[in-house]
Amino acid sequence: MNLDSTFVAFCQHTNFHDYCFKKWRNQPLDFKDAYLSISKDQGHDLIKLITDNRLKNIVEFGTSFGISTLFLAQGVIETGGHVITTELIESKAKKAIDNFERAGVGDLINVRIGDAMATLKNHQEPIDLLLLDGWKDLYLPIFQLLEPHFHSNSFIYVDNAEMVEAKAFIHVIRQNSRYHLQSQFSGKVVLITIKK
Ligand SMILES: C[S@@+](CC[C@H](N)C(=O)[O-])C[C@H]1O[C@@H](n2cnc3c(N)ncnc32)[C@H](O)[C@@H]1O
Repeated sequence: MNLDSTFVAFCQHTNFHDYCFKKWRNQPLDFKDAYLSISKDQGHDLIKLITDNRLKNIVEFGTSFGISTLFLAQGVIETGGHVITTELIESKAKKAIDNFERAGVGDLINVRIGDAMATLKNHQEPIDLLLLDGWKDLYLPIFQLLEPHFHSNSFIYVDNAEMVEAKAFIHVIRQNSRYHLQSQFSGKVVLITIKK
């Protein structure tokens, strides 16, 4: 029996389910060197979404090294907008900032280092596009935190929507008659819009 299966067995036989579940699952620091980025096709679709709908105010949860943010920036160059993005791991955020400067789009991107629940807590402006691409258990709390800033033409782009950790979030949003959900990229992405 390896350490992981011992730990799982321990969790199943104790009352510490919540603690165990969190501890057993992967944590952001386990991926401090991993890009985990959206695909090139997704990036091009995001640019098209931004330019076709003239989206200006973009918020991203989960910067990593900034691949998705660079696509978002390419979109807002055309619409005159800007991107706020947030990353928990400082070393990743710093590398992303470096990447943005080298790509010449640093002035279009505001990088907030820390837990998105804190860095986006005092968000003020309307959100035209929210990209959810951080840890899935925060999709719902972050959505709820930013929901007051959605408007009738807002888009919420949910990456990795097919992952088991995102299912509860998708289920909750699907129950809400205010929202329309469209599956893309064979279910990897769900695009949420506000029903008119
Ligand atoms: C899937 S990766 C993002 C990939 C990136 N959007 C791209 O396409 O290039 C998810 C990132 O979310 C970050 N993250 C996880 N929990 C976070 C939190 N609470 N606040 C901010 N960032 C978080 C992780 O450190 C990780 O770098």
